[in-house]
Amino acid sequence: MEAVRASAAWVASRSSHVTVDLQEIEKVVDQIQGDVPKVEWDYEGIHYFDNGPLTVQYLFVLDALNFCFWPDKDLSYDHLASGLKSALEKDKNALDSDRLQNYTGPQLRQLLNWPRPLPIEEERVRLLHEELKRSFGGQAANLVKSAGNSAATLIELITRHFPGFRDHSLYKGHQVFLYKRAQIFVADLWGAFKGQNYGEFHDINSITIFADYIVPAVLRELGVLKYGSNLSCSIDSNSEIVPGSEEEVEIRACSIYAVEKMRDLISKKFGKQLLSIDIDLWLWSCGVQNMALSHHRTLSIYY
Ligand SMILES: Nc1nc2c(c(CN[C@H]3C=C[C@H](O)[C@@H]3O)cn2[C@@H]2O[C@H](COP(=O)(O)O)[C@@H](O)[C@H]2O)c(=O)[nH]1
Repeated sequence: MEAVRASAAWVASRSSHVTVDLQEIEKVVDQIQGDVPKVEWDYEGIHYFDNGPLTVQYLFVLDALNFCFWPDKDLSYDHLASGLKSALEKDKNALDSDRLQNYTGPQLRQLLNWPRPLPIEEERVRLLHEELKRSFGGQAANLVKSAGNSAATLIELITRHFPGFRDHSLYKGHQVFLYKRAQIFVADLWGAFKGQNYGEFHDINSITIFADYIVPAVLRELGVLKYGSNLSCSIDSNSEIVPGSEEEVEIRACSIYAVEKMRDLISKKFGKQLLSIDIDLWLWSCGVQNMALSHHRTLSIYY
């Protein structure tokens, strides 16, 4: 994903609220001796998996809705992943495209077994209604097959056909591509199918980390990201950060840039070629275990 990598670097070189500390990156790299602890996909045991096209459909719906859990302090990604899993276990047709086209907010809540309105619920419903049916015969597996085992092509196809996945922003007049949910869909396929079948991508090393609200908080805790005092105060006091603001774009883009720098350094110093996916999952899993971390709060359908 050259566009993501290049635009993240562009933001990092002009950033004023967030700084990437290269010395701290070096310290982290030395501490881990150039290798990140391996975290297995679905280490939590919350995802649906049957080794076939229904898993692809599940992952597509999961990542169509994989954003903004924090406004409800009891809701988390786990509820979404396990809620969709049990819906499928009860009814194998629950995620068929003709059903997806018609879900209402209350029906989605019921599907996820969630007792009250979901954050940005109308948007979640609208995204479920997006045009899978028209474009790929209703099957996410067809979308994946059309990509010919290329992660970059799959991301291009998703962002071309599904507007909700076009995670980008304007920063100082430039278009910045972040593509969190599109990239995480590829990573989920790769992780679930262990690089085989629907998860086989010859260019899996081209994807970057997934700029959400957890990974930046971990990078900040590690000292790799430094925030200016106004931004630090806003985050530590749980104030909302405006979507599309310089602060928000810098937090996300600098996170991507910092991990790409980490990869480069690991390659130079230790001769190891790590995937951003592996670094991401390690950082993310540390972040979700640390309840005390303050993260930035932005209302967004992108992450
Ligand atoms: N960077 C990154 N962000 C990720 C994930 C995942 C889950 N990936 C699955 C893949 C393998 C494992 O088995 C995981 O289960 C969710 N998120 C984001 O976190 C936030 C939710 O946080 P909280 O509100 O505390 O639940 C929200 O923005 C969500 O989009 C990831 O891997 N990387």
